[in-house]
Amino acid sequence: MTTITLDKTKRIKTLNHIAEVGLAIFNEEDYTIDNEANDPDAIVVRSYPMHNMAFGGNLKAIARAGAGVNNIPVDTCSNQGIVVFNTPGANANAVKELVLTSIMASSRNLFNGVDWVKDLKGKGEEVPQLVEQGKKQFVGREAKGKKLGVIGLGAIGAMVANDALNLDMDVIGFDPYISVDTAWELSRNIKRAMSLGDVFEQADFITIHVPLTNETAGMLNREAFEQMKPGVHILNFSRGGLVDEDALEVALEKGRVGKYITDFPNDRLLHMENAITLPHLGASTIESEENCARMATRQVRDFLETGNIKNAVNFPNAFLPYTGKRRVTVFHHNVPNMLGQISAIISKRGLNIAAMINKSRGDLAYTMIDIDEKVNGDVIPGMEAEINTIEDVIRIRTI
Ligand SMILES: NC(=O)c1ccc[n+]([C@@H]2O[C@H](COP(=O)([O-])OP(=O)(O)OC[C@H]3O[C@@H](n4cnc5c(N)ncnc54)[C@H](O)[C@@H]3O)[C@@H](O)[C@H]2O)c1
Ligand SMILES: O=C(O)CC[C@@H](O)C(=O)O
Repeated sequence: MTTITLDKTKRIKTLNHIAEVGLAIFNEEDYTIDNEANDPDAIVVRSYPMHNMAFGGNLKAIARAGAGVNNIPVDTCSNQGIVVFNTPGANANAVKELVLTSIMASSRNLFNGVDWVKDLKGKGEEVPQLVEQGKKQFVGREAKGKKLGVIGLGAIGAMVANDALNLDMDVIGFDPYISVDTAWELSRNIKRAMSLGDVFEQADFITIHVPLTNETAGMLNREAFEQMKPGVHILNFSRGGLVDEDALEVALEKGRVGKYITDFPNDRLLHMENAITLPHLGASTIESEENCARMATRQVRDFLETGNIKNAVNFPNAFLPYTGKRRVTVFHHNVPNMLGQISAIISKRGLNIAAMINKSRGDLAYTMIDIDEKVNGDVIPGMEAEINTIEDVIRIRTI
């Protein structure tokens, strides 16, 4: 259990390039961007691997300027009362555009064709004729009329599915956990797969848009490849770990999988013929980097200044209008009578509670309590210490 009282100047550390428009949200009077800080108030990150990092007692938030949080030790953060944010949907359009581009580029053999033409360098005036002679090896197929299977209909998958219809593709989607909001966004012309097998058996192109978790790791494995239509093109712009690469290698060799297009290269994939590897470019557009940075930094700033939580992946979202009064924020486990115990400790100091909110998410919960009148600052340390003695309190912060 840790007790923290907010400093005047908050330090923010970045572990990857974060767009300037986002960092500018941390106003200079109250924040310092300090990438050398040992124990910052918050970290803003993209894909930097954080699993081996130790977190200081001052760290309150980690914001992932992006969607996937598999580079962050989320459980460790939860146990330390560190909120992990991401930026849902902020880079979805960028990924969607690259997925659709890759469907076209792979089915038209664009990547191989471009490489082949480059090799004609130095052939002088023969080049045009060599091109006409050689182009037959790159004859492709059109996307129109082909079936696209979309696994995971979240921010990216739903956009890909909807826009593929505009390319005259048939679309079948699978997502057993689809959110109500996303379901409303989906065209009714998208067919609903009742199982992964439905997608595997029917699709000419399969694109996967799920997070990498214990459940989804290796989702595309030998059994999956064996159910697929021979020559299927697979697009993986989500995470490398979703695909069993031993099985993929065999499937590519046998032509079971025609092409594997991924944003997550490794040395092994570079040796596989018909594996097309891009340098993790899905979210690399100016627009997307700015959207993600803005959303991430706004969420961090709001949390540090008001305690309100939006788009956390470990703690519940919680919003209580901030009036500038003293606010006690408590991270705790989701157990009975927590509110009663916390409010008793506040009340016995003669402090009146003006507003409160308590939200839970699985085993975790978060409580914010506003105190009505001016509080003598001397009361805070004792009150925090006493709240910290409650079993199941993880962390307390008074703003
Ligand atoms: N290449 C890139 O630059 C890039 C950019 C953004 C996101 N990503 C990756 O793409 C993933 C998806 O991003 P998003 O913004 O669409 O996330 P999202 O959270 O909006 O959508 C994920 C969807 O996957 C579904 N899902 C979860 N488990 C599933 C399962 N077992 N079977 C089927 N569906 C399942 C969820 O219900 C949800 O609808 C991210 O987690 C990240 O790893 C990559
Ligand atoms: O930050 C990036 O460039 C990649 C982001 C992407 O992998 C994500 O999960 O949002």
